Amino acid sequence: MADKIKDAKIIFVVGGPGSGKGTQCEKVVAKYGYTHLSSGDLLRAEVASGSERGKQLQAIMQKGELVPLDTVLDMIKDAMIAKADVSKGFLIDGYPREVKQGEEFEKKIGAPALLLYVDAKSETMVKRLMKRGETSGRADDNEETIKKRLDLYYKATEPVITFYEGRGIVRKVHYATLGSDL
Ligand SMILES: Nc1nc2c(ncn2[C@@H]2O[C@H](COP(=O)(O)OP(=O)(O)OP(=O)(O)O)[C@@H](O)[C@H]2O)c(=O)[nH]1
Ligand SMILES: Nc1ccn([C@H]2C[C@H](O)[C@@H](COP(=O)(O)OP(=O)(O)O)O2)c(=O)n1
Ligand SMILES: [Mg+2]
Repeated sequence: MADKIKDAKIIFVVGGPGSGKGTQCEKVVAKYGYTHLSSGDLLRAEVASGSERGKQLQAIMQKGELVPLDTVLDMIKDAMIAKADVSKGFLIDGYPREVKQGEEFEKKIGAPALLLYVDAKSETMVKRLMKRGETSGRADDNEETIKKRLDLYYKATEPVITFYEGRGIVRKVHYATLGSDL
């Protein structure tokens, strides 16, 4: 089964919480027709299913922590296999969150062709998430959890960008490039 995705084109999309990863992925999908897989969305779908595993995931995400590596990786892999026949390539949004996640992905699935780094200032991210929290219904869009997610991003996820910069595959997108208002 995994053979189906062995040669798939893979783009990692990395950035802080609320940096606009999902928003940028929608633009790439509209322009290039890639398949967008948000690891956070896959996890939230499991929570919404009401399964026992979903309940455990919910508790972890509400605290702003990372769920076990194998759980996310298996979900991404299954989602990729399900779309393999119709997909030109995959945008893996919100993954890897730590260097180890990237290494495991490469062992089990394959190497990324590109890492899209969505950059935003921490004040901007906090402001957007507080605003989004008014309507998103996300258990982690509250002041306390946002702070934890940001801390974890700087501690665990920024090193991922440095790691892939070493391979020369990082492309940065930020609000100035986008002509955005924030
Ligand atoms: N003003 C402005 N708002 C933006 C921009 N990009 C995203 N947003 C808003 O910021 C919020 C977060 O954007 P998302 O695309 O959900 O960000 P994300 O990185 O996927 O966030 P997580 O799902 O928390 O990982 C949303 O409410 C977006 O509408 C931008 O360029 N300018
Ligand atoms: N690879 C991943 C992706 C998401 N998670 C968990 C932890 C994250 O705070 C939540 C939500 O992820 P999502 O990418 O939607 O949101 P943020 O980037 O945190 O704003 O899911 C994880 O543990 N491991
Ligand atoms: Mg998102």
